[in-house]
Amino acid sequence: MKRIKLLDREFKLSIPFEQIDGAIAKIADKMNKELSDKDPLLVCVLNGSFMFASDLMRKLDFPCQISFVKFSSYRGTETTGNVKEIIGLTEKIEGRTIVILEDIIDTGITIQKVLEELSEFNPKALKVASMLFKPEAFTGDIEVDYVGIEIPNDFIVGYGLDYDGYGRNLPDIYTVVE
Ligand SMILES: O=P(O)(O)OC[C@H]1O[C@H](OP(=O)(O)OP(=O)(O)O)[C@H](O)[C@@H]1O
Ligand code: HPA
Repeated sequence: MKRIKLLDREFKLSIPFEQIDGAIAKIADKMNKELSDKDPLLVCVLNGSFMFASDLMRKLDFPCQISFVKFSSYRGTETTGNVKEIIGLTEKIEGRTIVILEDIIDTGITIQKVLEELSEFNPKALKVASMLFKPEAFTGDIEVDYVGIEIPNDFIVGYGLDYDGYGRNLPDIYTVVE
């Protein structure tokens, strides 16, 4: 199995791009059925979700818009448990169907914060799509409407996800070797 090194850590290939792409196609199919008459605003949570948002949006066949927010909580391989908003939204949220796009829901702290912030603006509906989901790490109580792939509770990089800023450019996903 292919191995790579980023900074001081070794990682092994765990999810090839073909599998990622297939999971995104399934999310897109579901959205094409459920959201085609909703004129949704996709809200991409930066940085990690840029690749997922870009690949997903190309597979959507209905009118939709996208905007970007940046929250951050991770340093190295650990969550700081403290989510801060860095870049806010400029689009009108009130009365609209909002679909939050995340690369990963891990502990769930970030998505909880994003949902809290966005619900303040009275959207018509607030939906969540995450490329990856770690059920063993998740401590939240929200429903994730669109999930790509459920993964074990190990630190991963690639396809937008980073280890201290590195590895986002990898097309496949790699798991840390302990
Ligand atoms: O469910 P959680 O435990 O909160 O983890 C998920 C969040 O962590 C990552 O963001 P990060 O804060 O690392 O910022 P980044 O996207 O800029 O890498 C990821 O993009 C999610 O937003
Ligand atoms: O496993 C992960 N890898 C990179 N970033 C993350 N943010 C939450 N979980 C992770």
